[in-house]
Amino acid sequence: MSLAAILELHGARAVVVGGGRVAARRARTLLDAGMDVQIIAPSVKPEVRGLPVTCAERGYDAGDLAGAALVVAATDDAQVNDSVTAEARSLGIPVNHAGHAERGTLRFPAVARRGGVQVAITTGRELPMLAQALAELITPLLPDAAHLDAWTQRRDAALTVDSEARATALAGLRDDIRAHLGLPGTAQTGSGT
Ligand SMILES: C[C@@]1(CC(=O)O)c2cc3[nH]c(cc4nc(cc5[nH]c(cc(n2)[C@H]1CCC(=O)O)[C@@](C)(CC(=O)O)[C@@H]5CCC(=O)O)C(CC(=O)O)=C4CCC(=O)O)c(CCC(=O)O)c3CC(=O)O
Ligand SMILES: NC(=O)C1=CN([C@@H]2O[C@H](COP(=O)(O)OP(=O)(O)OC[C@H]3O[C@@H](n4cnc5c(N)ncnc54)[C@H](O)[C@@H]3O)[C@@H](O)[C@H]2O)C=CC1
Repeated sequence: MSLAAILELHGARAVVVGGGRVAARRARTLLDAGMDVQIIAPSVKPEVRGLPVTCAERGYDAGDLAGAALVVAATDDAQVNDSVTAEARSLGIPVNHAGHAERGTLRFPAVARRGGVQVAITTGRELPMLAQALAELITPLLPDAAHLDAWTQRRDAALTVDSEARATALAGLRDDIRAHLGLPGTAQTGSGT
């Protein structure tokens, strides 16, 4: 099993080595997460040029990863991707290897998103079309922002009252959320009553 985790990296530096199609896709994902993205590649494709990134238009050199919080090795040269991955690993920086995900320490999932909820999907192998199809299937199941706001307000309110009233309010909220999603309530389960 891999560790499923969500990283908060707003404002942190990401280094993407490579300036092609895959580098552009990864750079967009990292920019969406609020990262400061640097591209290093001798030849930068048009899809990278339009992005708000800094570009060093040259080949990768050892030492380029200093200060990075995350690294992507996305060149079309497997040996360069291996060297970038080795340097990142030696520095303890999470790294995605575009050609052989298993050589790196970070995989990119497909993501279903709505109202701030994100469901990240990995197949545990290389089946991006399955991951994307599952994300498409899951997206309509996610609640909208209005429901999320209302539930958050109810939870915040419940946390301000005494423990007995809180337990009742939270149990009611739990069941309302479950009912909204088409799931059975929890009031009866496990209690035997
Ligand atoms: C291992 C992994 C990478 C990793 O995590 O390191 C990987 C590997 C490979 N992808 C390949 C091809 C394509 N991948 C996409 C798109 C996405 N690929 C993504 C994830 C992953 N892809 C990880 C596994 C996820 C899993 O299975 O759990 C998504 C979900 C997330 C993201 O990329 O951010 C993103 C959808 C974003 C969205 O939803 O918008 C498209 C474009 C498209 O389909 O439109 C193409 C075809 C065009 C092209 O070439 O670009 C190939 C080449 C062989 C093949 O075609 O299969 C390899 C294998 C290799 O490289 O050897
Ligand atoms: N994970 C994924 O979703 C996918 C991964 N791949 C893998 O990613 C690799 C890259 O694919 P594309 O972006 O389509 O390639 P591409 O040909 O569009 O771009 C390759 C980029 O690597 C750069 N580059 C080459 N040598 C370099 C060096 N020494 N230092 C820095 N940059 C260097 C080039 O200048 C170019 O910008 C493929 O070879 C394949 O292994 C391919 C398809 C999908």
